Amino acid sequence: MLAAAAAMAVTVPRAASHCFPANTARKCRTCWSCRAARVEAGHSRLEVRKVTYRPPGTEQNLLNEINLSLQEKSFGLIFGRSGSGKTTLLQLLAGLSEPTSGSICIQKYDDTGNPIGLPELLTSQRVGIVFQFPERYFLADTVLEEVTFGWPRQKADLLLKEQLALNLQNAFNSVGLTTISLDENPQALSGGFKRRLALAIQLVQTPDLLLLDEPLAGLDWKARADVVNLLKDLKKHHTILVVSHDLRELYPLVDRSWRMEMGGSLKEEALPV
Ligand SMILES: Nc1ncnc2c1ncn2[C@@H]1O[C@H](COP(=O)(O)OP(=O)(O)OP(=O)(O)O)[C@@H](O)[C@H]1O
Repeated sequence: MLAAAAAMAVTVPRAASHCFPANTARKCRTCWSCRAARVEAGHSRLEVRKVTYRPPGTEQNLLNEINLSLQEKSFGLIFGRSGSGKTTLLQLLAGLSEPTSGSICIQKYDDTGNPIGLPELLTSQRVGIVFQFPERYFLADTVLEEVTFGWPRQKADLLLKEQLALNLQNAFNSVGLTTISLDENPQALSGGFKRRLALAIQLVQTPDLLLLDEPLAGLDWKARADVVNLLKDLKKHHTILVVSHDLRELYPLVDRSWRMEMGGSLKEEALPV
């Protein structure tokens, strides 16, 4: 899990996933302007449909017929007891493991609420995930190296690199990291700024869905308030799904919430705060 988290934090989209296939909008998903142009009338939703998960070689389901629907540019929160399966669900959404049955997709709807076309499978390239304590997986000596760690090195990828550099500027702007030097050691940043950096690393890839596992864990009160304010800003432009025990602090941001029951079933429920 630690290795997967480190790898995930620096993954760049494969060239093949840079553009949509010919039968879709044929727009680049890496570039912020193309993504903005993709937003048409109506809206799209993340839809988890009857997802069950049983780890290979085991006898017991960790997740049972999970259903969840989250509109774009909204903030969803999953809460529940330790060991109920919240992180397992995030891992499925991030494409780190495959559901045993059911599907995870993005469905577009028109203004009257009717689905437009077929649902698109949510691939891992469309998801950014920030694991619990992301700063533990920082690998590089400078902020710049940390962000560009997984970027393509070949000349042929020059265009992609240029696009990523532009995205980097946008990502740093959106998480308020413009005041730090790119030469700074990531480990020397404050707790709140480390979390900002972890978010920026994911935002560079312009994900359709941002998953956060316990984003406030381990931070002091000032950094927690800082991250809550940042998430409030980010939800204006991003679809965010969070797993957390910090219900009171995140409550003002939450559009929809679900309780994960022990045994891996999910039900929509208002936050108990
Ligand atoms: N590959 C696996 N094989 C068997 N059991 C697993 C596997 N992965 C996770 N589990 C078990 O599944 C249960 C759910 O774990 P998970 O980490 O998803 O819970 P959680 O709700 O996120 O807990 P926490 O709030 O403590 O992070 C736990 O009992 C865990 O030990």
